[in-house]
Amino acid sequence: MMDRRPVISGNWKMNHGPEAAASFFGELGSAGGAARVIIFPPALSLPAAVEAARGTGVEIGVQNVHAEVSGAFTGENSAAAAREAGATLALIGHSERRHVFGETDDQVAAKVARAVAEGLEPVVCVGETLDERKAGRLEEVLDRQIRAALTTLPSDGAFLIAYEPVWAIGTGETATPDDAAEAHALLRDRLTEARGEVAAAVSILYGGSVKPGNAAELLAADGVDGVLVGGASLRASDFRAIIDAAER
Ligand SMILES: O=C[C@H](O)COP(=O)(O)O
Repeated sequence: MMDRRPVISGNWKMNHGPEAAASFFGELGSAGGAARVIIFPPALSLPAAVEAARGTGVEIGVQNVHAEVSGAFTGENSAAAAREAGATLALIGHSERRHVFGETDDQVAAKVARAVAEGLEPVVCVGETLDERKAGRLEEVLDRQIRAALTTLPSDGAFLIAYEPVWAIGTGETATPDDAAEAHALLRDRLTEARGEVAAAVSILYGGSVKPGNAAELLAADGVDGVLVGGASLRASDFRAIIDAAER
């Protein structure tokens, strides 16, 4: 069923072990009413997060999966194991995966296919670097990334997209609501071209230095259906303030 509540999601990146994960949910309490609320803990904390989030209304996703079913891939996590551990979503192609670990568009598409095959709802991240933006290549980059992901994204629209300008991630630089609206409109056009009416089911999130102080303004921008929060998702009080901004 189509769920178009505003989406407030938090990516803990490589922060919060199992104990901190459990404390976070103890402090956050129940969530996920007027907004859809999702947390992506690191893989080792995922079972603790699933347990602690039970009954709170918060959904749990894995930050990355390998494209293969299983095998000799030391240090990697399979989508099936993430699903078995209780994840229901998978973040795919986060900018740190693309730019720190060198993930390509093809790998992102393969990971999307694997996540979907294992029953995980993919949240595909796209976004341009500062150099690409300065060179006037915003449209070209987003177009390339979204088209590649669409080769394996499900035809029924059961996925989310996160627009994260790389220059705004962890830098304190935030895209203006107009910057976000421009990129989101472009992505919405591509989704509609590829999926027709089904595209209306897809939420497009903004990510990049979202904080309690700017969340309401960004959530009010045209075409912004939710946020993907990094640093400000680590403290339950900050994350709660961002949820409140969506539910007001
Ligand atoms: O996944 C989250 C994004 O990378 C944003 O991180 P940030 O809020 O710390 O800038």
